[in-house]
Amino acid sequence: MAPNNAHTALWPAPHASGAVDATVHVPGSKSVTNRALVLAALASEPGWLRRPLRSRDTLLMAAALRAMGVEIEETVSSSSSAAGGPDGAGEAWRVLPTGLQGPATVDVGNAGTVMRFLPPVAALADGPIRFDGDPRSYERPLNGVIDALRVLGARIDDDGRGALPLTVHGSGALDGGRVEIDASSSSQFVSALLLSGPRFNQGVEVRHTGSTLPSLPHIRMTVDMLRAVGAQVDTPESGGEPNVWRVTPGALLGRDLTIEPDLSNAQPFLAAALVTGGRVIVPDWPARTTQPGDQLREIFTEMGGTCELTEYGLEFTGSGAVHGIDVDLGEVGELTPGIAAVAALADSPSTLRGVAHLRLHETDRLAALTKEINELGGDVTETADGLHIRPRPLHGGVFHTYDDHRMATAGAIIGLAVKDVQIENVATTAKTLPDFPDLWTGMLGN
Ligand SMILES: O=C(O)C1=C[C@@H](OP(=O)(O)O)[C@@H](O)[C@H](O)C1
Ligand SMILES: C=C(OP(=O)(O)O)C(=O)O
Repeated sequence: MAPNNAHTALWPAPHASGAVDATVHVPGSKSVTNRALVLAALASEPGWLRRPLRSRDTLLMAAALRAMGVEIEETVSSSSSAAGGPDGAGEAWRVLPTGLQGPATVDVGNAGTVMRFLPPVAALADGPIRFDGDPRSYERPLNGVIDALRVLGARIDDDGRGALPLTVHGSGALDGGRVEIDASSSSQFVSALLLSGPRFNQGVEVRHTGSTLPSLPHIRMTVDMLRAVGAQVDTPESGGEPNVWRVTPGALLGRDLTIEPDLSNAQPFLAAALVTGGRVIVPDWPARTTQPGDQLREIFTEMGGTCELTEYGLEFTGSGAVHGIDVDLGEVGELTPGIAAVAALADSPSTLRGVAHLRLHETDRLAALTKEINELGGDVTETADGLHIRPRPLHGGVFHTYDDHRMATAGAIIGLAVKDVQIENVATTAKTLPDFPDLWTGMLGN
């Protein structure tokens, strides 16, 4: 496949000839890897990331931190506890934090974690840090981070739209303090300010003022990972005020962290078990996690499967029947494309609610899912905050992906049950799961 044809290239989505029965080693979590990189870069001593995800989003994060002076060494781990899966396990990144400095240029690609988590880090650097990215990154909301950083003492040049491109003129330190933000368009605004908060002179108090707040598990992930490196964080859940988070200033420890598998990227494989009435085992599924993908155990059980979590991992089994679901996905928005794909193959209608903010994700996911499923013969309508999906017999055709990794994996799920589905630009899965096509055909025994 010539690289300049990658966007228009069509990948024949494999059709399942029977029930799948496979063990799938799912690479590391994007959200955990990128938080771990940021926290390691802000720490006062070296740290380790073992089995990090290596995908476009995490390599962009690593490259951006390196551009600001952080050393990230590729190492082969000697720790037997980190050895295991066949996906490069045992390899690690050793992060050596240094004085952050500009001038530097950061390419955010279309990574929400990079475009939101790094401007606060840049405010702590000494020198100008320029941020740019894919065309879509100019459209994704960043105003919550930009406005808040200005209130906290940063100097930022942008074009006044509250979005990329922009330059943060770091002065080596930031006052910090109290700030109000409306994070209804992205939880990443809150996570971004909290992650760098311990390094602000006064720490940070973030008060969310909007009416809704998506992706709460991702904010819990931020808080958990901050606490694990020694930060003191007060949260609504620890007895604080609703919608207020406080981070006390202080040094961060270096951590030796083995990254969990990405449970949102496990979704298409579990969906394969569900829609084919088969069985998929995902090794190393954590017993306790803040990843939103853990909610798939409940959601896909309601849609017709059963699961068992053992010390080895998660075993998920389809019953042969796939049911519709009425569910609020506000906490787990990134699971919506995969759930919509399964819902289009179900024996009853579904209503997916609480995900209006998906219109500002990698693409407008509500519009994209509606159009692409309907073009295969489906009956999906957009609502103010989600989708109504009435299953109908589907036919083959091209499933467009709009540079959205989760559109590509959603199309692949449909292709298991519907012959002659072709996924346009399956290579877009490289954002978080470069191995997707191989893992998918491997799961099917091809
Ligand atoms: O903090 C994170 O790692 C993420 C938070 C969520 O963002 P939104 O709150 O913008 O949906 C999620 O959708 C994204 O995939 C990853
Ligand atoms: C919304 C997503 O990504 P991002 O981190 O770019 O917001 C996603 O991965 O589904």
